[in-house]
Amino acid sequence: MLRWLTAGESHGQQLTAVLDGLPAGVRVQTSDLDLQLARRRLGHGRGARMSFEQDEVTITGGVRHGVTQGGPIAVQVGNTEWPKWSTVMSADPVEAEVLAGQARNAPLTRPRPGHADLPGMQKYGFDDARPVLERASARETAARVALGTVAQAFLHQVLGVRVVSHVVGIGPVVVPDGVLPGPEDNALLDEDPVRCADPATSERMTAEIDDARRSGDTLGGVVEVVVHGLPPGLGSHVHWDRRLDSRLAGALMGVQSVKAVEVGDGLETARRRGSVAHDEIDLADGQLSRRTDRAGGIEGGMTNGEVLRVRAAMKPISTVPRALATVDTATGEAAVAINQRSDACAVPRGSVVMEAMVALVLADAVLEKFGGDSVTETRRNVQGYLDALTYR
Ligand SMILES: Cc1cc2nc3c(=O)[nH]c(=O)nc-3n(C[C@H](O)[C@H](O)[C@H](O)COP(=O)(O)O)c2cc1C
Ligand SMILES: C=C(O[C@@H]1CC(C(=O)O)=C[C@@H](OP(=O)(O)O)[C@H]1O)C(=O)O
Repeated sequence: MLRWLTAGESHGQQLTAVLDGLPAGVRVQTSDLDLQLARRRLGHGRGARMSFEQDEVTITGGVRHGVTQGGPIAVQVGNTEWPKWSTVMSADPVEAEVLAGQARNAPLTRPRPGHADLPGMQKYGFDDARPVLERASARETAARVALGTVAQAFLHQVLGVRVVSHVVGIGPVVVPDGVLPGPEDNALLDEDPVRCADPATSERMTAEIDDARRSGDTLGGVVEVVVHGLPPGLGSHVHWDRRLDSRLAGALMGVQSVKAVEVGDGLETARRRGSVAHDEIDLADGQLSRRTDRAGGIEGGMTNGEVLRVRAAMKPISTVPRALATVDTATGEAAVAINQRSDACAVPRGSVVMEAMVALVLADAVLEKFGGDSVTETRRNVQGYLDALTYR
C-alpha cells in the first residue's frame, strides 16, 4: 500500500512530504523533482508570486545515490519567501510587541467567498483567516508534485507508463473534440502558454485570460490527464473503494478548486444511447482492440488496457480583484473580500498537479496488483501477469 502525507503552510518555512510503500530500486533524483516543480509554475494567468518565489527541493530520506531504498521517501520544498514571514509564521511564540509591528500579522477578517476562509474560521474557532488560508492554499500542491514525480518514475520504470496532461477548457473556451496528446507531445505542451494541445484554441484561451484579468476577474477551466501504457486489471469491481475510477475521482477532487471529475466521455456518455456509448471489442491475431475509447480506459472500476482519460474541472480563483461582497467578521459590517494578489487563472498549473495525483493513485494500484519490494520484483510480477493474460 502506498501512503503519503504533506505538511506545511503557504508562507511557512517549507513544505514537507512523505511517500511510504514504494519498492527499492526506483531511479529518481533531485533534478527530476526540480523539473516537475518548474512545470507547476508555468502558465499564462499565474500570479506574481510564481515569478519571484523559488521552490527549493531537498530529498531528505528514502533515496540514496539516485535510487529509492524501500523506506519512506521524504522531501522538503523550501519557500524562498520565508525570511519575510519568519516572525508572522514562527512555530514558536513571539512577543506581542514584535508581532504588533508586523503589518503582515494584521488579522484577515474579510473572508473571500469561494475560499476556505469563512468555514475554516468557523470550524476551527479562529477570528483571523490567516491560519486557514495558509494551509488551504494550493502552495501545498508543490509537495504533491514532488511525490507525484517519484510515482511517475516508478510507473515508467516498471511498466513504461507515460502520463500527459493538457488543458481542454478555460472559462467558455474549449478544445475541439478528439484532441488527444501522446507522450511525445509533452515538451510542446510545456511550451504552450496554457498547456493546450490545439494552437488555435490556445490563442483564444490566452486572450480569454487577458480579458478576465483586464476586467479584474478570474477564470477556471478543465484539464485532462491522459495515461498511456497501462495494463488491464488495475483497480477492481468488487468493492466501491477498490474501484480505480472512485480512487481517481477522490484524488482529483482533493485538489484545491476542483469541483467536478469526469472519466472518459463521462457526461456526454450519459446523453448517448447504449449503442453509441460503449467501446466495441475486436480480436485479431490474438490481440484485443477497441474501436473507440469513450470509457476513458476504465470499465467496472478496472483499467481495460486502453488509454486512460480523466478530467478535472477547476472553479475560477476565489481571490477576485473586482472584490466580492463579504462581511467583516470583526465588525459584522458589509465589506469587500480580501484581495491582495493572486493567480488570474491557475488551470495550466493545476494540470501538472492533476498529473501528480493520477500518478500517485496509479502507483498505488500497480503495487496493490503486483506487489514487490524491489523494482525488479515488481517487473517480474508484471511480466508473469502479462504472459498469462488470455488476450493481450
Ligand atoms: C494550482 C492552483 C493555484 C491556485 N492559486 C490560487 C490563487 O492564487 N488564489 C486563490 O484565491 N486561489 C487559488 N487556488 C484555489 C484555492 O486554493 C482554492 O479555491 C481554495 O483552497 C478553496 O478550496 P476549494 O476551491 O476546493 O473550495 C489555486 C488552486 C490551484 C489548484
Ligand atoms: C504559492 C502558490 O500558490 C498560491 C496558491 C494560493 C491559494 O490561495 O491557493 C494563493 C496564492 O498565494 P498568495 O496568496 O500568497 O499570493 C498562490 O500564489 C504556489 O502554487 O506555489
